[in-house]
Amino acid sequence: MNEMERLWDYVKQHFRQELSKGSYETWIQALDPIEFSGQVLHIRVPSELHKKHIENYYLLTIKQVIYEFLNQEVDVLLHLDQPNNRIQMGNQGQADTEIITNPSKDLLNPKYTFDNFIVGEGNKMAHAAALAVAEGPGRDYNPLFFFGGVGLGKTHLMQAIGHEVLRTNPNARVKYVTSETFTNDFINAIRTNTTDQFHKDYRTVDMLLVDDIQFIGGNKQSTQEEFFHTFNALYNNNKHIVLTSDRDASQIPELEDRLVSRFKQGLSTDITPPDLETRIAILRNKANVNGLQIPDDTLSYIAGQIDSNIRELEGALTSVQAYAVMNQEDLTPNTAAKALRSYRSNAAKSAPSIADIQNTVAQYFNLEVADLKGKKRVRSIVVPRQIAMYLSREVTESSLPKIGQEFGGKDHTTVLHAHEKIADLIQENGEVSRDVESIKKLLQK
Ligand SMILES: Nc1ncnc2c1ncn2[C@@H]1O[C@H](COP(=O)(O)OP(=O)(O)OP(=O)(O)O)[C@@H](O)[C@H]1O
Repeated sequence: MNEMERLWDYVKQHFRQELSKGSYETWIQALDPIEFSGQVLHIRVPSELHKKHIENYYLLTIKQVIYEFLNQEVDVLLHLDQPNNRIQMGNQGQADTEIITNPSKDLLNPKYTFDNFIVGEGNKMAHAAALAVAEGPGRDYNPLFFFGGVGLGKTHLMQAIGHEVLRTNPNARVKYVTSETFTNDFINAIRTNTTDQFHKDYRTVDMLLVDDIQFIGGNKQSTQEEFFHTFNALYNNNKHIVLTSDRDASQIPELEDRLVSRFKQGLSTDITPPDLETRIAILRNKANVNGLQIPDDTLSYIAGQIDSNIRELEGALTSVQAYAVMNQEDLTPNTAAKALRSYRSNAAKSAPSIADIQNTVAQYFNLEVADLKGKKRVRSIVVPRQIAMYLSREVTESSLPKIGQEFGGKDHTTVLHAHEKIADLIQENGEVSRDVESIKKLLQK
Protein backbone atom coordinates (compact mmCIF):
# COMPACT_ATOMS: atom_id res chain seq x y z
CA MET A 1 0.00 0.00 0.00
CA ASN A 2 1.46 3.38 -0.95
CA GLU A 3 0.96 6.58 1.01
CA MET A 4 -2.04 7.69 -1.02
CA GLU A 5 -3.76 4.33 -0.53
CA ARG A 6 -3.13 4.40 3.21
CA LEU A 7 -4.40 7.94 3.39
CA TRP A 8 -7.53 7.14 1.42
CA ASP A 9 -8.15 4.05 3.48
CA TYR A 10 -8.16 6.21 6.57
CA VAL A 11 -10.63 8.66 5.00
CA LYS A 12 -12.94 5.83 3.95
CA GLN A 13 -12.75 4.31 7.40
CA HIS A 14 -13.95 7.62 8.85
CA PHE A 15 -16.94 7.89 6.52
CA ARG A 16 -17.87 4.23 6.91
CA GLN A 17 -18.48 4.98 10.57
CA GLU A 18 -20.16 8.33 9.99
CA LEU A 19 -22.55 7.64 7.13
CA SER A 20 -25.35 5.20 6.44
CA LYS A 21 -24.35 2.27 4.25
CA GLY A 22 -26.29 3.67 1.28
CA SER A 23 -24.72 7.11 1.50
CA TYR A 24 -21.27 5.68 1.99
CA GLU A 25 -21.58 3.44 -1.04
CA THR A 26 -23.09 6.14 -3.20
CA TRP A 27 -20.80 9.01 -2.37
CA ILE A 28 -17.53 7.86 -0.85
CA GLN A 29 -16.99 4.51 -2.46
CA ALA A 30 -17.56 6.11 -5.85
CA LEU A 31 -14.49 8.32 -5.39
CA ASP A 32 -11.22 7.28 -6.92
CA PRO A 33 -8.01 8.93 -5.66
CA ILE A 34 -5.66 9.16 -8.63
CA GLU A 35 -2.64 11.15 -7.52
CA PHE A 36 -1.10 12.52 -4.36
CA SER A 37 1.75 15.00 -4.54
CA GLY A 38 2.17 15.55 -0.82
CA GLN A 39 0.27 18.84 -0.95
CA VAL A 40 -2.56 18.01 -3.30
CA LEU A 41 -4.78 14.95 -3.51
CA HIS A 42 -6.48 14.47 -6.87
CA ILE A 43 -9.70 12.48 -6.82
CA ARG A 44 -11.74 11.27 -9.75
CA VAL A 45 -15.53 11.58 -9.35
CA PRO A 46 -18.00 9.75 -11.56
CA SER A 47 -20.47 12.55 -12.30
CA GLU A 48 -21.26 16.22 -12.03
CA LEU A 49 -23.79 15.33 -9.38
CA HIS A 50 -21.15 13.57 -7.26
CA LYS A 51 -18.78 16.48 -7.70
CA LYS A 52 -21.29 19.03 -6.53
CA HIS A 53 -22.51 16.89 -3.66
CA ILE A 54 -19.00 16.10 -2.42
CA GLU A 55 -18.00 19.75 -2.66
CA ASN A 56 -21.07 20.86 -0.75
CA TYR A 57 -21.12 18.29 2.00
CA TYR A 58 -18.00 16.19 2.31
CA LEU A 59 -15.01 18.05 1.02
CA LEU A 60 -14.32 19.93 4.21
CA THR A 61 -14.51 16.75 6.27
CA ILE A 62 -12.25 14.94 3.82
CA LYS A 63 -9.66 17.69 4.29
CA GLN A 64 -10.02 17.58 8.07
CA VAL A 65 -9.63 13.81 8.19
CA ILE A 66 -6.54 14.05 6.00
CA TYR A 67 -5.15 16.69 8.33
CA GLU A 68 -5.78 14.38 11.26
CA PHE A 69 -3.86 11.60 9.48
CA LEU A 70 -0.91 13.60 8.12
CA ASN A 71 -0.77 16.56 10.47
CA GLN A 72 -0.53 18.84 7.49
CA GLU A 73 -2.90 20.73 5.21
CA VAL A 74 -3.64 19.06 1.91
CA ASP A 75 -5.66 20.49 -0.93
CA VAL A 76 -8.20 18.16 -2.49
CA LEU A 77 -9.14 18.55 -6.14
CA LEU A 78 -12.05 16.75 -7.73
CA HIS A 79 -11.91 15.76 -11.38
CA LEU A 80 -14.91 14.75 -13.38
CA ASP A 81 -14.59 11.31 -14.93
CA GLN A 82 -17.02 11.90 -17.78
CA PRO A 83 -19.57 14.67 -17.90
CA ASN A 84 -23.01 13.17 -17.59
CA ASN A 85 -25.30 14.94 -19.95
CA ARG A 86 -28.43 13.30 -18.67
CA ILE A 87 -28.29 15.57 -15.65
CA GLN A 88 -29.38 19.14 -15.89
CA MET A 89 -28.54 21.47 -13.03
CA GLY A 90 -30.46 24.64 -12.28
CA ASN A 91 -30.31 27.47 -9.81
CA GLN A 92 -31.23 26.96 -6.23
CA GLY A 93 -33.63 29.22 -4.41
CA GLN A 94 -33.27 31.47 -1.46
CA ALA A 95 -34.57 30.66 1.97
CA ASP A 96 -37.63 32.44 3.25
CA THR A 97 -38.76 32.76 6.83
CA GLU A 98 -42.38 31.66 6.97
CA ILE A 99 -42.96 28.96 9.56
CA ILE A 100 -44.60 25.71 8.58
CA THR A 101 -47.27 24.64 11.00
CA ASN A 102 -49.86 22.23 9.74
CA PRO A 103 -49.11 18.52 9.28
CA SER A 104 -50.51 16.50 6.43
CA LYS A 105 -49.22 12.96 6.04
CA ASP A 106 -49.97 10.56 3.28
CA LEU A 107 -49.41 6.86 3.13
CA LEU A 108 -46.27 5.60 1.51
CA ASN A 109 -45.90 2.04 0.28
CA PRO A 110 -43.78 0.39 3.02
CA LYS A 111 -41.91 -1.64 0.41
CA TYR A 112 -40.68 1.40 -1.50
CA THR A 113 -37.53 2.05 0.53
CA PHE A 114 -33.90 2.63 -0.43
CA ASP A 115 -33.05 -0.76 1.10
CA ASN A 116 -35.28 -2.48 -1.44
CA PHE A 117 -34.06 -0.47 -4.39
CA ILE A 118 -31.46 -2.05 -6.64
CA VAL A 119 -29.06 0.37 -8.23
CA GLY A 120 -27.94 -0.21 -11.81
CA GLU A 121 -26.68 1.70 -14.80
CA GLY A 122 -30.11 3.02 -15.79
CA ASN A 123 -31.07 4.45 -12.43
CA LYS A 124 -27.82 5.24 -10.61
CA MET A 125 -27.99 8.99 -11.22
CA ALA A 126 -31.60 9.13 -10.12
CA HIS A 127 -30.71 7.07 -7.05
CA ALA A 128 -27.79 9.30 -6.11
CA ALA A 129 -29.96 12.38 -6.49
CA ALA A 130 -32.72 10.77 -4.39
CA LEU A 131 -30.24 9.99 -1.62
CA ALA A 132 -28.88 13.51 -1.72
CA VAL A 133 -32.36 14.96 -1.31
CA ALA A 134 -33.27 12.49 1.42
CA GLU A 135 -30.12 13.45 3.32
CA GLY A 136 -30.64 17.17 3.00
CA PRO A 137 -34.18 18.04 1.99
CA GLY A 138 -34.73 21.67 1.05
CA ARG A 139 -31.09 22.15 0.11
CA ASP A 140 -30.00 21.15 -3.36
CA TYR A 141 -31.85 19.84 -6.41
CA ASN A 142 -35.19 21.45 -5.74
CA PRO A 143 -37.33 20.30 -7.41
CA LEU A 144 -36.02 16.84 -8.12
CA PHE A 145 -37.66 15.61 -11.29
CA PHE A 146 -37.54 11.92 -12.29
CA PHE A 147 -38.67 10.95 -15.73
CA GLY A 148 -38.77 7.69 -17.68
CA GLY A 149 -40.90 4.83 -18.96
CA VAL A 150 -43.58 2.80 -17.22
CA GLY A 151 -42.68 0.57 -14.29
CA LEU A 152 -39.04 1.61 -13.98
CA GLY A 153 -39.04 2.63 -10.32
CA LYS A 154 -39.89 6.34 -10.36
CA THR A 155 -42.57 6.01 -7.69
CA HIS A 156 -40.40 3.64 -5.67
CA LEU A 157 -37.50 6.08 -5.60
CA MET A 158 -39.71 9.07 -4.85
CA GLN A 159 -41.33 7.29 -1.92
CA ALA A 160 -37.94 6.06 -0.68
CA ILE A 161 -37.03 9.72 -0.20
CA GLY A 162 -40.20 10.18 1.84
CA HIS A 163 -39.43 7.12 4.00
CA GLU A 164 -35.89 8.26 4.65
CA VAL A 165 -36.98 11.78 5.58
CA LEU A 166 -39.56 10.36 7.99
CA ARG A 167 -37.00 7.95 9.43
CA THR A 168 -34.56 10.73 10.24
CA ASN A 169 -37.24 13.20 11.22
CA PRO A 170 -40.40 11.42 12.39
CA ASN A 171 -42.26 14.71 12.73
CA ALA A 172 -41.69 15.75 9.15
CA ARG A 173 -44.79 16.29 7.06
CA VAL A 174 -44.40 14.37 3.86
CA LYS A 175 -47.27 14.45 1.42
CA TYR A 176 -47.43 11.96 -1.43
CA VAL A 177 -50.08 12.43 -4.10
CA THR A 178 -50.59 11.75 -7.76
CA SER A 179 -51.23 14.80 -9.90
CA GLU A 180 -54.74 13.44 -10.43
CA THR A 181 -55.34 13.58 -6.68
CA PHE A 182 -54.00 17.11 -6.57
CA THR A 183 -56.40 18.12 -9.35
CA ASN A 184 -59.36 16.39 -7.72
CA ASP A 185 -58.58 17.88 -4.31
CA PHE A 186 -58.42 21.31 -5.87
CA ILE A 187 -61.68 20.90 -7.78
CA ASN A 188 -63.41 19.62 -4.63
CA ALA A 189 -62.00 22.50 -2.60
CA ILE A 190 -63.52 24.99 -5.01
CA ARG A 191 -66.81 23.11 -5.11
CA THR A 192 -67.09 22.97 -1.34
CA ASN A 193 -65.63 26.39 -0.70
CA THR A 194 -62.69 25.00 1.26
CA THR A 195 -59.73 26.42 -0.61
CA ASP A 196 -58.21 27.68 2.67
CA GLN A 197 -58.00 24.13 3.94
CA PHE A 198 -56.64 22.99 0.58
CA HIS A 199 -53.87 25.61 0.82
CA LYS A 200 -53.06 24.46 4.33
CA ASP A 201 -52.92 20.82 3.26
CA TYR A 202 -50.57 21.48 0.40
CA ARG A 203 -48.54 24.51 1.35
CA THR A 204 -47.56 23.66 4.90
CA VAL A 205 -45.81 20.37 4.28
CA ASP A 206 -42.07 19.79 4.58
CA MET A 207 -41.91 17.75 1.43
CA LEU A 208 -44.35 17.33 -1.44
CA LEU A 209 -44.06 14.26 -3.64
CA VAL A 210 -46.20 14.43 -6.78
CA ASP A 211 -46.38 11.36 -8.98
CA ASP A 212 -47.21 11.42 -12.70
CA ILE A 213 -47.04 15.19 -12.96
CA GLN A 214 -47.44 14.90 -16.74
CA PHE A 215 -51.21 14.77 -16.20
CA ILE A 216 -51.21 18.33 -14.92
CA GLY A 217 -50.51 19.39 -18.51
CA GLY A 218 -53.69 20.06 -20.45
CA ASN A 219 -55.57 20.62 -17.22
CA LYS A 220 -57.65 23.72 -16.79
CA GLN A 221 -55.59 26.86 -16.44
CA SER A 222 -56.82 27.30 -12.87
CA THR A 223 -55.39 23.91 -11.80
CA GLN A 224 -52.04 24.67 -13.35
CA GLU A 225 -52.09 28.06 -11.74
CA GLU A 226 -52.86 26.52 -8.36
CA PHE A 227 -50.01 24.11 -8.76
CA PHE A 228 -47.73 26.98 -9.70
CA HIS A 229 -48.61 28.81 -6.47
CA THR A 230 -48.29 25.64 -4.39
CA PHE A 231 -44.89 25.05 -5.91
CA ASN A 232 -43.73 28.60 -5.21
CA ALA A 233 -45.01 28.61 -1.66
CA LEU A 234 -43.07 25.44 -0.86
CA TYR A 235 -39.99 26.33 -2.82
CA ASN A 236 -39.70 29.77 -1.26
CA ASN A 237 -39.83 28.15 2.16
CA ASN A 238 -37.07 25.71 1.22
CA LYS A 239 -39.46 22.80 1.29
CA HIS A 240 -38.57 20.08 -1.11
CA ILE A 241 -40.65 19.09 -4.12
CA VAL A 242 -40.10 15.81 -5.91
CA LEU A 243 -41.90 15.07 -9.17
CA THR A 244 -42.16 12.09 -11.48
CA SER A 245 -43.24 12.10 -15.08
CA ASP A 246 -43.27 9.75 -18.02
CA ARG A 247 -41.33 12.35 -20.02
CA ASP A 248 -39.07 15.36 -19.66
CA ALA A 249 -40.88 18.52 -18.49
CA SER A 250 -40.45 20.30 -21.81
CA GLN A 251 -42.18 17.39 -23.56
CA ILE A 252 -45.35 17.51 -21.46
CA PRO A 253 -48.15 18.68 -23.74
CA GLU A 254 -50.00 21.83 -22.81
CA LEU A 255 -47.92 22.50 -19.74
CA GLU A 256 -47.61 26.22 -19.09
CA ASP A 257 -44.14 27.58 -19.77
CA ARG A 258 -43.74 28.93 -16.27
CA LEU A 259 -44.30 25.41 -14.87
CA VAL A 260 -41.87 23.90 -17.36
CA SER A 261 -39.23 26.34 -16.22
CA ARG A 262 -39.99 25.69 -12.53
CA PHE A 263 -39.74 21.94 -13.07
CA LYS A 264 -36.40 22.32 -14.78
CA GLN A 265 -34.79 24.69 -12.32
CA GLY A 266 -33.69 21.96 -9.92
CA LEU A 267 -32.41 18.69 -11.21
CA SER A 268 -34.00 16.46 -13.85
CA THR A 269 -32.75 12.95 -14.22
CA ASP A 270 -34.09 10.10 -16.29
CA ILE A 271 -34.43 6.43 -15.46
CA THR A 272 -33.81 4.02 -18.29
CA PRO A 273 -34.69 0.29 -18.46
CA PRO A 274 -32.42 -1.95 -16.39
CA ASP A 275 -29.72 -4.08 -17.99
CA LEU A 276 -29.69 -7.85 -17.53
CA GLU A 277 -27.44 -7.79 -14.45
CA THR A 278 -29.70 -5.30 -12.72
CA ARG A 279 -32.82 -7.28 -13.62
CA ILE A 280 -31.28 -10.39 -12.10
CA ALA A 281 -30.36 -8.43 -8.97
CA ILE A 282 -33.89 -7.05 -8.70
CA LEU A 283 -35.36 -10.55 -8.98
CA ARG A 284 -32.90 -11.91 -6.43
CA ASN A 285 -33.80 -9.16 -4.01
CA LYS A 286 -37.50 -9.70 -4.54
CA ALA A 287 -37.09 -13.45 -3.99
CA ASN A 288 -35.14 -12.79 -0.77
CA VAL A 289 -37.72 -10.32 0.51
CA ASN A 290 -40.42 -12.93 -0.08
CA GLY A 291 -38.33 -15.68 1.50
CA LEU A 292 -38.04 -17.66 -1.74
CA GLN A 293 -35.06 -19.78 -2.72
CA ILE A 294 -34.73 -19.52 -6.48
CA PRO A 295 -31.64 -20.82 -8.27
CA ASP A 296 -29.53 -18.29 -10.15
CA ASP A 297 -30.02 -19.88 -13.56
CA THR A 298 -33.79 -19.61 -13.14
CA LEU A 299 -33.52 -15.96 -12.14
CA SER A 300 -31.31 -15.32 -15.17
CA TYR A 301 -33.81 -17.04 -17.41
CA ILE A 302 -36.72 -14.90 -16.18
CA ALA A 303 -34.63 -11.72 -16.36
CA GLY A 304 -33.72 -12.62 -19.94
CA GLN A 305 -37.37 -12.92 -20.92
CA ILE A 306 -38.65 -9.56 -19.67
CA ASP A 307 -36.50 -6.59 -20.39
CA SER A 308 -38.35 -3.34 -20.21
CA ASN A 309 -40.64 -3.08 -17.23
CA ILE A 310 -39.80 -4.00 -13.66
CA ARG A 311 -43.43 -4.32 -12.63
CA GLU A 312 -43.83 -7.00 -15.29
CA LEU A 313 -40.62 -8.64 -14.16
CA GLU A 314 -42.02 -8.94 -10.65
CA GLY A 315 -45.29 -10.34 -12.03
CA ALA A 316 -43.36 -12.97 -13.96
CA LEU A 317 -41.46 -14.04 -10.84
CA THR A 318 -44.69 -14.44 -8.90
CA SER A 319 -46.30 -16.52 -11.61
CA VAL A 320 -43.25 -18.77 -11.95
CA GLN A 321 -43.32 -19.38 -8.24
CA ALA A 322 -47.07 -20.08 -8.25
CA TYR A 323 -46.73 -22.44 -11.22
CA ALA A 324 -43.95 -24.40 -9.49
CA VAL A 325 -46.01 -24.78 -6.32
CA MET A 326 -49.19 -25.79 -8.13
CA ASN A 327 -47.45 -28.33 -10.32
CA GLN A 328 -45.05 -29.45 -7.60
CA GLU A 329 -42.04 -28.80 -9.78
CA ASP A 330 -38.58 -27.53 -8.84
CA LEU A 331 -37.81 -23.97 -9.79
CA THR A 332 -35.64 -24.81 -12.79
CA PRO A 333 -35.28 -22.64 -15.92
CA ASN A 334 -37.40 -25.24 -17.67
CA THR A 335 -40.25 -24.81 -15.19
CA ALA A 336 -39.88 -21.03 -15.55
CA ALA A 337 -40.17 -21.35 -19.34
CA LYS A 338 -43.41 -23.33 -19.02
CA ALA A 339 -44.79 -20.97 -16.42
CA LEU A 340 -44.03 -17.90 -18.50
CA ARG A 341 -45.63 -19.46 -21.57
CA SER A 342 -48.87 -20.02 -19.73
CA TYR A 343 -48.58 -16.64 -17.96
CA ARG A 344 -48.29 -14.88 -21.31
CA SER A 345 -51.10 -16.77 -23.01
CA ASN A 346 -53.39 -16.25 -19.99
CA ALA A 347 -52.53 -12.60 -19.94
CA ALA A 348 -53.23 -12.36 -23.65
CA LYS A 349 -56.51 -14.26 -23.25
CA SER A 350 -57.84 -12.50 -20.20
CA ALA A 351 -56.94 -8.92 -21.04
CA PRO A 352 -58.90 -7.45 -23.92
CA SER A 353 -57.11 -4.86 -26.01
CA ILE A 354 -58.39 -1.34 -26.66
CA ALA A 355 -59.43 -2.52 -30.13
CA ASP A 356 -61.47 -5.39 -28.55
CA ILE A 357 -63.19 -2.88 -26.31
CA GLN A 358 -63.95 -0.54 -29.20
CA ASN A 359 -65.40 -3.38 -31.29
CA THR A 360 -67.53 -4.68 -28.45
CA VAL A 361 -68.83 -1.24 -27.43
CA ALA A 362 -69.59 -0.34 -31.06
CA GLN A 363 -71.52 -3.58 -31.58
CA TYR A 364 -73.39 -3.18 -28.31
CA PHE A 365 -74.61 0.31 -29.21
CA ASN A 366 -75.02 -0.43 -32.89
CA LEU A 367 -72.37 2.07 -33.94
CA GLU A 368 -69.23 2.04 -36.07
CA VAL A 369 -65.79 1.97 -34.41
CA ALA A 370 -65.09 5.12 -36.44
CA ASP A 371 -67.83 6.87 -34.44
CA LEU A 372 -65.99 6.09 -31.22
CA LYS A 373 -62.76 7.42 -32.65
CA GLY A 374 -64.39 10.46 -34.23
CA LYS A 375 -65.42 13.82 -32.89
CA LYS A 376 -69.23 13.85 -33.20
CA ARG A 377 -70.76 15.34 -30.09
CA VAL A 378 -74.27 13.83 -30.16
CA ARG A 379 -75.24 12.05 -26.96
CA SER A 380 -75.89 8.70 -28.70
CA ILE A 381 -72.17 8.64 -29.59
CA VAL A 382 -70.58 10.63 -26.76
CA VAL A 383 -71.70 8.27 -23.99
CA PRO A 384 -70.62 5.05 -25.79
CA ARG A 385 -67.28 6.72 -26.60
CA GLN A 386 -66.80 7.63 -22.94
CA ILE A 387 -67.75 4.11 -21.87
CA ALA A 388 -65.17 2.68 -24.27
CA MET A 389 -62.53 5.02 -22.87
CA TYR A 390 -63.56 4.17 -19.32
CA LEU A 391 -63.24 0.44 -20.00
CA SER A 392 -59.93 0.91 -21.79
CA ARG A 393 -58.58 2.52 -18.66
CA GLU A 394 -60.13 -0.04 -16.31
CA VAL A 395 -59.27 -3.28 -18.06
CA THR A 396 -56.10 -2.63 -20.04
CA GLU A 397 -52.72 -1.56 -18.73
CA SER A 398 -52.58 1.29 -21.24
CA SER A 399 -51.65 4.79 -20.15
CA LEU A 400 -54.06 7.69 -20.63
CA PRO A 401 -52.05 9.14 -23.55
CA LYS A 402 -52.00 5.74 -25.25
CA ILE A 403 -55.78 5.41 -24.88
CA GLY A 404 -56.24 8.94 -26.24
CA GLN A 405 -54.11 8.00 -29.21
CA GLU A 406 -56.24 4.92 -29.95
CA PHE A 407 -59.35 7.07 -29.92
CA GLY A 408 -58.38 9.16 -32.89
CA GLY A 409 -55.55 11.08 -31.24
CA LYS A 410 -57.45 12.61 -28.35
CA ASP A 411 -55.72 14.28 -25.45
CA HIS A 412 -55.20 12.30 -22.24
CA THR A 413 -57.32 14.81 -20.33
CA THR A 414 -60.29 13.86 -22.52
CA VAL A 415 -59.78 10.25 -21.45
CA LEU A 416 -59.47 11.28 -17.84
CA HIS A 417 -62.64 13.30 -18.07
CA ALA A 418 -64.49 10.40 -19.74
CA HIS A 419 -63.32 8.06 -17.02
CA GLU A 420 -64.53 10.36 -14.26
CA LYS A 421 -67.83 10.99 -15.99
CA ILE A 422 -68.62 7.30 -16.42
CA ALA A 423 -67.39 6.46 -12.91
CA ASP A 424 -69.89 9.05 -11.59
CA LEU A 425 -72.70 7.65 -13.72
CA ILE A 426 -71.93 4.12 -12.50
CA GLN A 427 -72.29 5.41 -8.94
CA GLU A 428 -75.78 6.60 -9.84
CA ASN A 429 -76.59 3.01 -10.68
CA GLY A 430 -78.74 3.77 -13.70
CA GLU A 431 -78.71 2.76 -17.32
CA VAL A 432 -75.00 3.47 -17.87
CA SER A 433 -74.02 1.25 -15.01
CA ARG A 434 -76.04 -1.64 -16.50
CA ASP A 435 -74.55 -1.03 -19.95
CA VAL A 436 -71.02 -1.13 -18.55
CA GLU A 437 -71.71 -4.39 -16.70
CA SER A 438 -73.15 -6.01 -19.84
CA ILE A 439 -70.22 -4.91 -21.98
CA LYS A 440 -67.77 -6.24 -19.38
CA LYS A 441 -69.47 -9.63 -19.58
CA LEU A 442 -69.27 -9.60 -23.38
CA LEU A 443 -65.57 -8.82 -23.12
CA GLN A 444 -64.97 -11.87 -20.94
CA LYS A 445 -66.40 -14.25 -23.53
N1 LIG B 1 -34.41 -0.58 -8.99
C1 LIG B 1 -35.42 -1.26 -8.46
N2 LIG B 1 -35.17 -2.14 -7.47
C2 LIG B 1 -36.17 -2.86 -6.95
N3 LIG B 1 -37.47 -2.77 -7.33
C3 LIG B 1 -37.76 -1.91 -8.30
C4 LIG B 1 -36.76 -1.10 -8.90
N4 LIG B 1 -37.34 -0.34 -9.84
C5 LIG B 1 -38.65 -0.64 -9.81
N5 LIG B 1 -38.91 -1.58 -8.89
C6 LIG B 1 -40.22 -2.16 -8.59
O1 LIG B 1 -40.96 -2.18 -9.80
C7 LIG B 1 -42.32 -1.86 -9.56
C8 LIG B 1 -42.71 -0.67 -10.42
O2 LIG B 1 -42.02 0.47 -9.96
P1 LIG B 1 -42.69 1.92 -9.86
O3 LIG B 1 -44.16 1.81 -9.60
O4 LIG B 1 -41.87 2.74 -8.95
O5 LIG B 1 -42.49 2.39 -11.37
P2 LIG B 1 -42.87 3.77 -12.06
O6 LIG B 1 -41.68 4.14 -12.86
O7 LIG B 1 -43.34 4.74 -11.05
O8 LIG B 1 -44.05 3.33 -13.01
P3 LIG B 1 -45.32 4.15 -13.58
O9 LIG B 1 -44.77 5.00 -14.67
O10 LIG B 1 -46.22 3.06 -14.08
O11 LIG B 1 -45.92 4.93 -12.46
C9 LIG B 1 -42.44 -1.58 -8.08
O12 LIG B 1 -42.92 -2.75 -7.44
C10 LIG B 1 -41.02 -1.28 -7.64
O13 LIG B 1 -40.78 -1.65 -6.30
